[in-house]
Amino acid sequence: MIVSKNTLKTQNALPKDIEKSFTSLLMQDIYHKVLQLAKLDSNILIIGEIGSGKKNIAKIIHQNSKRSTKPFYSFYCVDVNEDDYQDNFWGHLNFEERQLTLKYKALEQTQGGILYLDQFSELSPKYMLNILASIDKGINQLYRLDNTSSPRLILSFNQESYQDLTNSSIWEKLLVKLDPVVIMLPPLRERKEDIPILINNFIEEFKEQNEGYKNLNISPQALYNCFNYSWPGNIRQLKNAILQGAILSFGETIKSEHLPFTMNWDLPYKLNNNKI
Ligand SMILES: Nc1ncnc2c1ncn2[C@@H]1O[C@H](COP(=O)(O)OP(=O)(O)OP(=O)(O)O)[C@@H](O)[C@H]1O
Repeated sequence: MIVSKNTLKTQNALPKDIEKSFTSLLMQDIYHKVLQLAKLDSNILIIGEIGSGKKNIAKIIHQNSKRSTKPFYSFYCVDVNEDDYQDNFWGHLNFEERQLTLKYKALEQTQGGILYLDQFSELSPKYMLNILASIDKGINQLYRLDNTSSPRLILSFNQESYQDLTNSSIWEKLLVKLDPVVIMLPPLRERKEDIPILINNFIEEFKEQNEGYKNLNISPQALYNCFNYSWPGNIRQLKNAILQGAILSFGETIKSEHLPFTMNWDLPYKLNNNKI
């Protein structure tokens, strides 16, 4: 099953904390579906651009699942070499200071909770196949604990790598072995209605964290600039831009000049000014 705007139907009200994160119907609909999925125990693939909130969705699934009292363990799949893979994913017996110690594996640390394979699409095909083969053998056998420790898997995929992966033979294997539900997360530029509410939430968050930011706000022009920017780094980039604005405005009114200069490149007024 693929969750996207086309597969969604009208649902009941969302929990308040989620409702106040988004105004776009697109995201509200996706969250309705995500909350339903959380209650099932299927494996999940979350596909989206960098910084678009994949991990945030995975945590919401965890919080609303029957595994919520067990750990949410995240394994970062970028730049994983043989040693990282052995030590941090599977773990092994280790001889340290004359003692044989057990290095805990990602799987054991998950303890039957949710194992989030962060940016799984960046993992070397060799390790991807190794994980899939292990699932084939029966994931329980990977445990030193008992078979109630099987994790629910949530895999995140970067949009670009995902497109490459769909053309490879691994993709078929992955679908067959994991039988996952796929969540397609839209980039921020396709749900611009969410930008003002996200900015507002970030400002409130920074106000709470810093006593000196009691008066923090954003000017209409800066808000307009944010609304018109394409945000290739999505929510993370937006958050960082507002943080920079908060710092450069000394916790007062964030103006356009306080936002990262790179944003100016695709602002309409800048392009017009550059015309001769
Ligand atoms: N709904 C939201 N409201 C507020 N902040 C959010 C929301 N979703 C994500 N964020 C923030 O945006 C940043 C990026 O989110 P997250 O790590 O979930 O994205 P990602 O898609 O998993 O990133 P990556 O592609 O790097 O793995 C984090 O700082 C996170 O706290």
